[in-house]
Amino acid sequence: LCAPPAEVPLFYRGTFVHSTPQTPLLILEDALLGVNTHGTIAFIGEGKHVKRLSQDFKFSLSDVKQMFFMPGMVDTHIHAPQYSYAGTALDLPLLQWLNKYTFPVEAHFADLKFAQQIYNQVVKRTLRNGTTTACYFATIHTDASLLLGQIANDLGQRALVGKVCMDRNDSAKTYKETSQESQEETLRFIKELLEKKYPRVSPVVTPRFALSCTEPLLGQLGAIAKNNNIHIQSHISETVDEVNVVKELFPDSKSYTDVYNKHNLLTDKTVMAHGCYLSDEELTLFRQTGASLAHCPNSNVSLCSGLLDVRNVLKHKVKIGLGTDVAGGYSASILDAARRALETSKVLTIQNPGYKTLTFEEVFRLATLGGSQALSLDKQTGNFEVGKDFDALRVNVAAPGGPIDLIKDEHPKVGIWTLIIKIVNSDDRNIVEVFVAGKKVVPFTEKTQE
Ligand SMILES: Nc1nc2[nH]cnc2c(=O)[nH]1
Ligand SMILES: [Zn+2]
Repeated sequence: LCAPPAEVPLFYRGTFVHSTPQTPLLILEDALLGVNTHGTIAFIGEGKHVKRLSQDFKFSLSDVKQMFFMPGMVDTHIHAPQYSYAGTALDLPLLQWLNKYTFPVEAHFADLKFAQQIYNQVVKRTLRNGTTTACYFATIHTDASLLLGQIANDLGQRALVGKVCMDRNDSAKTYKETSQESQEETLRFIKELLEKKYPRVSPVVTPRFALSCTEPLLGQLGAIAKNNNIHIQSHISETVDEVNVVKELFPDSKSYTDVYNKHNLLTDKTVMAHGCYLSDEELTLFRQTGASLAHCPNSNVSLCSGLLDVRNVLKHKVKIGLGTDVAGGYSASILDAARRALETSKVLTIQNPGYKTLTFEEVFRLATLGGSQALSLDKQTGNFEVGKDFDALRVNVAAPGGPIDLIKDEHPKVGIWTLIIKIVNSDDRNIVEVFVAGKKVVPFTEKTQE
């Protein structure tokens, strides 16, 4: 490790914790991290170099006994409009839940004032919860979806935003679009969002799921994504009932995965939520196309959908991150998703004692680097590699009024380890600062406050 370059304007000093493709959890004790004026990481080295620099530069030496920096977390799958009823209405299985609760609520987002209020709240809440990157489903309404993009940009969150497409909608009484509207409005959405030139907010082609889309629309959306080289998101194999309906609707397709693949919807910029019931053959197709999975364990249990075998997904070398899937999942926190991912893995171990349970370290990586890989944003974010944007959380394990007590007199090595693992018990009170591309976005400023 060499001395830090003199021209770097801003340094942070303290304990840094992150993941690499090789190592699920790396702890850098007393490290120094330099951020350049564009918000990218210019340097990471040893904290002691600080003394050797004559120039006066800013750094914050966090109290290593109770604080550390970690990468910002990535929510690979969240429905922004459903934040309006998160924590309620979890008494029905998926397909009935969509008809009874979800579609009527999403229909309200034709009202831009309502959309503005809810979208402000969801972006602020997820930022406070440490989500520096979010991959959002909006609704079928183009203007409200554009508003979500604007709000994410204004509040400083990195985001993928999708106008939802669903031209097969007999069960939705008040929430409908025609095939032509779906296609034309997707094109308008992409064009108008790209014209805004937001630095960290991009459009994502969003067929709701195979059940909601006709084959011609799926084909058109695949072509639109290809022509514009943009991201794709949808749902796959979330419940047994859903998989059975897909078999009926698409009798010529070999599998659910084949339905999407036939329409060019599986690319290395595709993220599919759930995948609880994918076969090994389907996972191989994910691997071959570069498509990824969003593991949403809170939702999978809350809607009694299923249990994803993450170990098997990793074995197939399919990219995977965590998603909250609000409001199927009742929590808008990736820390919650991490806890639930551990829990689901332990349930699988209870069912099959030979099962290799996910470790804390592996789940930490899913919440950060894994999510960035799943969204093909790992050149920009996900860990503290030089050249990436500084997307980071300053965590104070013993934050005043927080949910955790630090137990004194631990062995020093065990101490730093327990400190970090305590994040499993923490919440937004422990996330004292949030940075996206070097800019502090939490606590909110006066401008972002109201
Ligand atoms: N969990 C979940 N699954 C879906 N499948 C299609 N739409 C949805 C949705 O809004 N939530
Ligand atoms: Zn979802």
